[in-house]
Amino acid sequence: MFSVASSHCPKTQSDLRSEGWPCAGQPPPGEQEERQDGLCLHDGLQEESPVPHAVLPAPLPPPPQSCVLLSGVRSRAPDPGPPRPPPAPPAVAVLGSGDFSRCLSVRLLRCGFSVVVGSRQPKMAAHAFPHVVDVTHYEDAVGKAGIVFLAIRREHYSALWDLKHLMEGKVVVDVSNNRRVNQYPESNAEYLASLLPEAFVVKGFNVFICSDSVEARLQIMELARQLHFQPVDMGALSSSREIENIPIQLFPGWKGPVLAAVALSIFFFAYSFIRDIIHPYVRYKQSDFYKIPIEIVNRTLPTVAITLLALVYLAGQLAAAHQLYYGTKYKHFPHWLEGWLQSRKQLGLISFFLAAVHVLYSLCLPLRRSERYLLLNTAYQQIHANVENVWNEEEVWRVEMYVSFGVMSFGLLSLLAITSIPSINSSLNWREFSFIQSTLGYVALLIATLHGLLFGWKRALEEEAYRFYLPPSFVVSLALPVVVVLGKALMLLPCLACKLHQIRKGLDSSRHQCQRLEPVGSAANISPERVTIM
Ligand SMILES: NC(=O)C1=CN([C@@H]2O[C@H](COP(=O)(O)OP(=O)(O)OC[C@H]3O[C@@H](n4cnc5c(N)ncnc54)[C@H](OP(=O)(O)O)[C@@H]3O)[C@@H](O)[C@H]2O)C=CC1
Ligand SMILES: [Fe+3]
Repeated sequence: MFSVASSHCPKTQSDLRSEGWPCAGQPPPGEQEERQDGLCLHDGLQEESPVPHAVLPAPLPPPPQSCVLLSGVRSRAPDPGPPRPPPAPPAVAVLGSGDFSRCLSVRLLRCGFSVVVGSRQPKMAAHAFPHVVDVTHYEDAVGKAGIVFLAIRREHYSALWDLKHLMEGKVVVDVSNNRRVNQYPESNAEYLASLLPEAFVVKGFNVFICSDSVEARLQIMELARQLHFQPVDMGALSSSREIENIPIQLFPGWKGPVLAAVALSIFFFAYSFIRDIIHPYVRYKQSDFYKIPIEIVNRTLPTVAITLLALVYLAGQLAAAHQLYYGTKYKHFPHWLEGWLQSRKQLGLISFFLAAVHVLYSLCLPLRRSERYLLLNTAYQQIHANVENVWNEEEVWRVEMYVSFGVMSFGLLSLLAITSIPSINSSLNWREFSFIQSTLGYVALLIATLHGLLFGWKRALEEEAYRFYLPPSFVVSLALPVVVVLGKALMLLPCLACKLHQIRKGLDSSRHQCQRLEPVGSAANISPERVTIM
């Protein structure tokens, strides 16, 4: 279902394999493709922490011998012969002695590089670094290394003007982040490139990397890999603006799902308000406004939750229909569907959250004073009418089943939510993951739909339930889940299931000329593989 923002690149990669709520285990060969477009924003170096120790990288295993090659080509096993002394590790310069510089220096050291730090006051700065780090003046540091990291802020880049001649032919890495989206007219990296025209400027480092020099870009990507990051090639330096904006975006993947949840909440709240409060007031002058804080809210929560859950699986069904129609898995989905598929994790998590709040509200219902008065009034009327036993077998069974289905569907939703936590879903293999996220996800939707049907029971057929000609809210909220459940049943028909299986195995019966999806750095395209299991 819903895997939360990951601190590890491989995990965010797994977000893209999926079915119901994307993420998880390794797909079997020929079943799934790997795509990498994760945002590893919490990978230590990416964070702007004022506390240096908080971002110090964890101890790393010693690098393999081939690790120190920066050319991108790993060394072959050496010919057997007399042991030779290990080659001197390449020096990497880091200009600036702040938090980022300290984190990066330690990480470089642990991976076998020698580090030379440039500082305006090397003597004062030296005590903040391990003794093996050469802390010296900027000029000296640049002269000693082929790769220069800038661990200084953009506002101070003008100081590099004096080092322009020393930077000629060097690979200069700009790791700076901004404080606001599009803070400056040009990106920091492009500004740097204009200051140092003879240097090969590379933007980014631990995740997204771009540069106009392909060689410099590959070199820094290899270096990032050697530091145990998983870099993503973002192409030319013009992508630097996008890269600089990534860390300061506020939940970009959540915008659509949250808007959908808010819009649905407003709709269902207004719907219940009109039917359950305005209608009795207009018709019978009965004031039921006390129902707003709990009853109406608690009616809105499950309706939105089940609609969002249905939307999670509807996206997969539409994708499957697209594949069946074109007879291939290699045709791009329309943009709106791609966006929808990518939002399933968030839709699922919001659905789980709303369902959890619905459970809490439901548990609180008997605590209300209104409930107590209503119960006493009913008891009094019963006594008045001299009715001793009001036991209604059908009602008893309905409510028992209704509560039981509610608990079961919430239990399954919780399971889906838990398995979307990166550390847990990485412990599942592909089949386990798809069983939970797809099969159990559909079971959760089915049980939640039954829970809603049992809640409404015969009211959908009663004339007085149609207030202002509006059907009860459970009828409206269950329309989409019922369609999705029936859609799933349709997809399970052998003729459709077999065809879909073949398409997803790569047997292309395409009637249309299609463009094959290539795995590229941008997160814009999704592999159609993600909808392998319905
Ligand atoms: N990509 C990523 O993951 C991350 C990138 N960053 C980026 O790294 C850069 C450095 O960040 P951080 O280490 O937190 O910043 P700090 O403020 O801690 O350090 C900046 C360093 O710049 C040097 N400097 C050079 N000129 C000046 C000047 N005129 N005034 C003040 N300092 C100057 C100083 O070193 P000295 O006194 O020795 O010269 C200072 O220590 C920033 O651009 C930041 O955005 C930060 C965190 C994560
Ligand atoms: Fe309920």
